[in-house]
Amino acid sequence: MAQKNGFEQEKNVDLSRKKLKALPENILGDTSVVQLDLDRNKLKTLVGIEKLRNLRCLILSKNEFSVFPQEISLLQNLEKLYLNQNKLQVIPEGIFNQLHHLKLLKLSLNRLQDLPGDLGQCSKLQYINVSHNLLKEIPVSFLELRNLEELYLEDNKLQKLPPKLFENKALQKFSAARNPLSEPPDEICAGGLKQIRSYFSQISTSEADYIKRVKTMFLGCSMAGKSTLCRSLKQQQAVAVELKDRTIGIEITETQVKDFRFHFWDFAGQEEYYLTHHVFITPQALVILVINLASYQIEEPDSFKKDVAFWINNILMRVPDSVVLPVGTHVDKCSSLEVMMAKKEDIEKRIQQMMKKMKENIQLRMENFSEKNDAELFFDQSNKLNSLMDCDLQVLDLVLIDCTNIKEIKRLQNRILEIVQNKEIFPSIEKKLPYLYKMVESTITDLLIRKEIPEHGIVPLGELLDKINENGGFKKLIEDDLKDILRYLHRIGIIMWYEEISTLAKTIFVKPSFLITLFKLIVRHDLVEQLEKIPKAVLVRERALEKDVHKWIRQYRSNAILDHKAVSALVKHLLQQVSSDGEDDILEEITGNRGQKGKLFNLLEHFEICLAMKPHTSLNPNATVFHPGRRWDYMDCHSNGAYLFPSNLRNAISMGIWKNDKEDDIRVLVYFLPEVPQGFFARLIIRTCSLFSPHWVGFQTCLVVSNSVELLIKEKHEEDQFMEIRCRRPRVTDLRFTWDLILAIIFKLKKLSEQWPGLYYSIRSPCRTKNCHEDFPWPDQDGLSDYMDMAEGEVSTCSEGHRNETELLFPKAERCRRRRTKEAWSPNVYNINATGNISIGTNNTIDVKDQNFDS
Ligand SMILES: Nc1nc2c(ncn2[C@@H]2O[C@H](COP(=O)(O)OP(=O)(O)OP(=O)(O)O)[C@@H](O)[C@H]2O)c(=O)[nH]1
Repeated sequence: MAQKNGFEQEKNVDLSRKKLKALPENILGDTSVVQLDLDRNKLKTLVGIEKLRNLRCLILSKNEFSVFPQEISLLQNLEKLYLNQNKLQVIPEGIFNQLHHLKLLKLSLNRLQDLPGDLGQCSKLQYINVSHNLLKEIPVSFLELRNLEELYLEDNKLQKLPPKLFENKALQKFSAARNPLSEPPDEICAGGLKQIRSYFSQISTSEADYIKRVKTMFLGCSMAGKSTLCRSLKQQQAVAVELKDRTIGIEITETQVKDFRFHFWDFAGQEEYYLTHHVFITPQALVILVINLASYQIEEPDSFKKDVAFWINNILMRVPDSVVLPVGTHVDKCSSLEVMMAKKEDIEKRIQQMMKKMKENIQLRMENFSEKNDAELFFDQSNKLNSLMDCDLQVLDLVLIDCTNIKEIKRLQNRILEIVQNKEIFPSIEKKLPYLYKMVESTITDLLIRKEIPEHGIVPLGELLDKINENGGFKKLIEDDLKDILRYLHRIGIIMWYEEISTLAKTIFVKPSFLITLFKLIVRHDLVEQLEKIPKAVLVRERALEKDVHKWIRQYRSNAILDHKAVSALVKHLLQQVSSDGEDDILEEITGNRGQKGKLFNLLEHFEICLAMKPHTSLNPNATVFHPGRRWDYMDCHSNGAYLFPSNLRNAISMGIWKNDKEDDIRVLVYFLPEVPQGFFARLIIRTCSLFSPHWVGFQTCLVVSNSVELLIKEKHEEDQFMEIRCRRPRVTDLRFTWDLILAIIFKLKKLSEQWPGLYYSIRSPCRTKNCHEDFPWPDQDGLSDYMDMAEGEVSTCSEGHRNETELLFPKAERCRRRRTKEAWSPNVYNINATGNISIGTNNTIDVKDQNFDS
């Protein structure tokens, strides 16, 4: 045994990814081992581990433990224990009271419902991660851990957090996201430790208020009867909605039923609006899926797809554990009772089949992975699939309704009440709030009624604070407390405050409906009509002529581009209609001026609805070309630029530049399950085009060019939903650069997909090496590191203060595991910093400093 200065030399042993089912005998005899890495093996037991009595760090992540290995209690020098991503259900008493030196405990991604009481005796514990388990309560033992600095509890079943936990001053990092919390409400928890501590301090010193609010989202196809239901439920009478009164964008209303405050969000059913819907589909809401039963056709499979499956899939991808109540309207228009009942039965049956099929698809993919020789390389994908398997989207029984009949509206209302009162379905609808929250909310409402805040509701943060302090009649509020309350109100949709957008950090939209009205100005099905309706007087103020309007319309129709002046005129016209006071200054704020972009565009860009055609960073220094149709030079448009709305494009790009696909093109395919979310492609394109110059965008296609390397991105809606990134097989000298470009797009895609937690995707690149027909499986989610390992690169992490930098080295060889070719190229270094910026250090440096990357 190695001796150093008379002491045994300490050893770190790496036995990760060895498919081990038992501990190797040779290692057990070596007491010099202080760190043992057994990550990604097939261990179920740890027989003999106690022999490694000097072990300080034991990594057992991603193994197959379903019973806690009791031998661990004998490792009394243990400081770090990683048991994440196993199948543990229980940890018995009598383990942790032996581990007096334990500082780190990672138990995430197991099936634990509780933790043993003796964990409290690990007085040195600084870090605990029990995310993605089944905890219903915070284990009391946590309250004894006075040195605990980091605690992660995401994705459990917690309803309450104990105030005492936050009295511990040592605690610096805490997260309990995605728990059904009511005390403090999860919208407060999302504000972080500071807001939680302030919440408990306010609760302890003043009265608390119990509030039952339900965000109710009405989704479904156009003309299904969403607005009719919304208005009838609110007005308690059968309201007939006229055809000209179609919903544009989203309409928000409020109504009180018994002790519940319902916030109705009526989403427009026309396709033009789908792009923005997902932004507002939020967790912990009741989704009412409205289906027009009269037009629903049993024999037409497309009818179910369009009226039901599409919506369920989109809800599932965005908020996987939603509660959906399908409501069948127009029953009075069904030819007979039998037809109506047959349709109900058909819809319910198909929903069940659809959910079953989805699980089967997931299962199949999981089996495919487990059968692979190198299954452990796909751990992250399997994990993602596992979490999708666990997701519990609840689709309730279909309710039939004739919206013209008030009795039936009342019956629906009772059914909704029944659902929201059911603790099994909505475990924590009642939220406990400090009294101050209620006071501030009602003061803001009051200020609006008394017109102390302008009708459009856009108010600077400082001014709002002053007005609340002048009018609130309670003790002086400090800015930090107001910010906490505004964050909460924003999260529940009462006001809107995008503090993450630097130009909007000091602007509060206290009337979300006005903000949505602004959106509606531009994202709407009848935009051309609206442009035609702009009065002459507004055009004159905008220094535009009628012939300019024709030009705007032409440009919009052919290229989905809106000139800045057109937007400005539309906003002016709107403000004239809704607001009587001081519109000029607010107009400039909204639409900008020569030097500044304006808040409306900050928002549209933040939500990736449009792409500013005037480049403003080094990312896109010469973005002079845009198609479809012909060469487009943004400078021709207007000195204030113009905006491209890719989702409004109807023509594919002319294939003149790309010509035809070729047999030996490099192809990267991205498969989506259950489908490509609405708006995903358009947003990916907006992100991608910010990297490349020049670019051409068309319907479901985008061509980008860099250093003469052409890359075509296509969305394909075939049976297998996928996207394709295609480029010409490059010359050897261009290989490295070409893959850099592809990887940059993959990074964009990976980041974007995080906004759809119920979405699964896999990336494959069919191998082009002679005699090899194997698809190269790309990792997704966090699996990039696996990929890098497999492809001869390496992954290293380093910390520099609070910035965590990850270096990903791109592969040296062609992506084929069976026959690695020798046409090697040297690895490139990708730096991704904490804000999500990537820079690729090659001779052809791409400096990716895209603000949208992490949004
Ligand atoms: N006879 C009958 N008519 C209904 C019923 N429900 C809705 N309607 C009518 O159907 C038409 C469309 O209803 P809306 O409520 O505007 O539909 P929507 O789903 O909001 O449509 P979008 O605004 O396009 O998304 C209106 O004329 C309603 O009066 C119903 O149960 N029976």
